[in-house]
Formats: sequence, structure tokens, C-alpha cells
Amino acid sequence: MLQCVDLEIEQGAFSLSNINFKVDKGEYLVLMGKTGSGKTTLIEAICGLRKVKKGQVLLHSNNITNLVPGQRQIGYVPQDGALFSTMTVAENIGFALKIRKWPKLKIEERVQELAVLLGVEQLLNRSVDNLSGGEKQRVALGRALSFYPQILCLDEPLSALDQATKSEIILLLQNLAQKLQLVIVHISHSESEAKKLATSILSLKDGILEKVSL
Ligand SMILES: Nc1ncnc2c1ncn2[C@@H]1O[C@H](COP(=O)(O)OP(=O)(O)OP(=O)(O)O)[C@@H](O)[C@H]1O
Repeated sequence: MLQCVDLEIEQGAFSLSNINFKVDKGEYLVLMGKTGSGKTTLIEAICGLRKVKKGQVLLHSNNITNLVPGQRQIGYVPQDGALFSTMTVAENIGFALKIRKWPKLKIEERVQELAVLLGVEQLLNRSVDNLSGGEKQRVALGRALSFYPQILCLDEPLSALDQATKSEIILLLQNLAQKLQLVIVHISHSESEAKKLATSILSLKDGILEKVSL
């Protein structure tokens, strides 16, 4: 279970305050709000990439507010995917395992397992540079899921995709949510995407978080 309690974040003139919500295992939270409303700021604070001024981030009631990102058990797919262009697909998916010093054979097994789950087996030896948008999203998901995180944070994973690929990735996300029973937090601008994926929707407006009915 992921919980934010009285979270307050301040960066320059922009601030978020009184951020309170709870997402249980197996739930799919979609976070909405117009451009500049603070969605990325909030998700980055949950992942440990932004400083929190006040309040707490809890994972299964453990206070993780002051842990570094690598200790939080959170997989993160940033807005542009941020794949490593000097690495192959397999190396991208295995990256977090390498820095966690997993043995080579175990990394290969996990990469293969994720490649099957995400439908990128045939791409493992390719460079990520010339992959399609949908393929890049699959690889970014693989990299985020590699170390069995308990939370998966996705920053607009569908925004750069054409309609057909969007539908394909929505199906994949529905499938992952059902199979892996994680907490998923997904930023989206699209109400129709949110309605297809979410078990709950929250919206940021003027620094305040509001529940949206499905
Ligand atoms: N390091 C920073 N210093 C000062 N202000 C910042 C900093 N980072 C972001 N901001 C401001 O915080 C506000 C929220 O930005 P954020 O990227 O979280 O919005 P968003 O809702 O994710 O937007 P979008 O939908 O366009 O991605 C914006 O006004 C932005 O300019």
C-alpha cells in the first residue's frame, strides 16, 4: 500500500500542500490535472527524486520519505522513457539489476522473462535508438519492473503514441496490472485512457488534490 500523508512540496514559486491519498496493492491510480499542475512533481517526490518539505510517503506503513530512490522499491518510467541510447534493449532492461549487483545469469533470466511478458524478445540485441515509440515504452516498462518493485510510477506513458499503439499499450498495462498486482500510479491527460485503466482517479488543481468519480 502506498500512502501520502500531509505531503508538502515547494519548488520556486510553485507549491503543493495537504497531499493525502492512499492506494492499495492491485489498485491503479490515474493522476490528472492540467499542464503545470504538479503531477510530475508529485510522482517524483514519491520516487525520491524531489525534496519533500513536510509530510510522509509510506509504503506498507513504513516511512520511506527520506530513502534514496534505489531503496524505495518503486519502478519509474519518466515522461520520455529516458532509455540509455548507448545500451541494447537487454542492457536497458537489466540495468537496475546490474547496479544491484545481481549475478549475470540471474540478470539474463530476468531479462528474458520480462521480454516475454512485454513482447520484446526479438528486440533484445537491438540498440534502443531506432525502436518505435511503442517498443520503447515496452522496454522502459521492463527496466522499471526488473527488480520486482511494489509500486510502478508512469509519467504519461501513452502521450507520444499513435492511436493503434496507444490501444496496444493500454492492453499491456491492463494485463500487467492484473498479473503483477502492484500499486500503479499513472499520469495522464486523457479522461478516456483514465477510465479504461483506473480503479481511482485523482486530479491536481491549484495545488490541491481532488478525487474524480469514475
Ligand atoms: N526545479 C524547479 N524549480 C522551480 N519550479 C519548478 C521546478 N520544477 C518544476 N517547476 C514548476 O512546478 C510546476 C509544476 O510542474 P510539473 O512538471 O510538476 O507539472 P505537470 O503537471 O507534470 O505538467 P505537465 O502536464 O506539463 O507535464 C510548474 O509550474 C513548473 O514550472
